[in-house]
Amino acid sequence: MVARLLDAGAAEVRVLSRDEAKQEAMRIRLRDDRVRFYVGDVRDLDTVTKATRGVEYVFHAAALKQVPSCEFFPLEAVRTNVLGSANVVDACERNAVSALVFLSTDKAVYPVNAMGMTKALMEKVAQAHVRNNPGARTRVCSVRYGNVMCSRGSVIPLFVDQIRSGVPLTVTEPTMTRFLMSLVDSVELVEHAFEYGQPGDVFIRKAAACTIGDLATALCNLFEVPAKFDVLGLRHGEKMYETLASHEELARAEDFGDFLRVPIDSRDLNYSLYVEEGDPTSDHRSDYTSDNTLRLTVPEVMSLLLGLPEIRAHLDPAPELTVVGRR
Ligand SMILES: O=c1ccn([C@@H]2O[C@H](COP(=O)(O)OP(=O)(O)O[C@H]3O[C@H](CO)[C@@H](O)[C@H](O)[C@H]3O)[C@@H](O)[C@H]2O)c(=O)[nH]1
Repeated sequence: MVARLLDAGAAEVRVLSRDEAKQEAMRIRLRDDRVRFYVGDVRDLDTVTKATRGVEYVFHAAALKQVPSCEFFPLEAVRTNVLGSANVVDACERNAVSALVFLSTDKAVYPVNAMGMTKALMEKVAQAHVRNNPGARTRVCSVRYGNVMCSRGSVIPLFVDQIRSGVPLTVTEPTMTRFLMSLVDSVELVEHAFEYGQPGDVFIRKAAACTIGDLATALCNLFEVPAKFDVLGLRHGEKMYETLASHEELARAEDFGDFLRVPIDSRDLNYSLYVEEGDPTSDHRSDYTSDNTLRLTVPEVMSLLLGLPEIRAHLDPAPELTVVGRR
């Protein structure tokens, strides 16, 4: 995101995060004096207020995002994902930031784990701000992603490490499905939300999905090792499949081809006003899930993986981008 903003000619980009070592690594990697680093935490309103003074756009990605760890420390997830997000809204409003985009997740739809529940509440914080502040200075909307391939701490880098160490892959449940998105897709979704978002919108990028067994097999094929798995079973709080949009949301969503826009339910609390008209949005469709979206085959997952610089860097020599794989 930062690299994209710099390429687009941003006058200044500020990074607020907790880890000074990662900031130092980023400073060395980017070598661009338009980037200013603020050490702080979204849990502290004061640091967010200082970092957003004079800022035009804010992209809020700070989160506790690991499903199993949030199950063990749900209050920590509440502090960062919910209360921290409320601080970000408050700071932006105080500083008259013109647009704020919240980064959410498919796990926020019909949530069953603490991570998804706190991200769902984060979306509610954004929408309540819009509902309760008609003259708000900051336009707040959210974007919802599936799994971003190769993101830090996620399963693909873990499987790559296991392949390179010659140990079996720790597959939780081979038939489990997940939406797959590239980093570029996710950044584009944020840009789309900044450009077209109305207050309270949730933007969703449509995505294909695969089973975790096929993902593991595709990686083994690319690295030309036999596919050997240790099956762990579902981890704490995990779902067999994810939902990017509920059928209630789909009933009022606007389809932009690659994107869905789910507008805020703008009715007020006086429901009696709507009794005569009825609810025009109650049409029943199925949810949009990683089980009913386009299912990628093993060769298709291999092609997607080959498009990732992080994977190509490990393959020597890197093969052509179009591959014919083994199932
Ligand atoms: O050793 C492992 C670890 C994970 N998995 C499976 O791999 C899939 C992806 O796991 P992981 O990469 O840990 O991602 P998720 O738990 O699905 O969550 C990620 O993807 C979400 C979007 O769905 C983001 O919101 C989260 O922040 C991000 O951590 C899941 O089906 C896991 O069960 C394994 O098979 N073996």
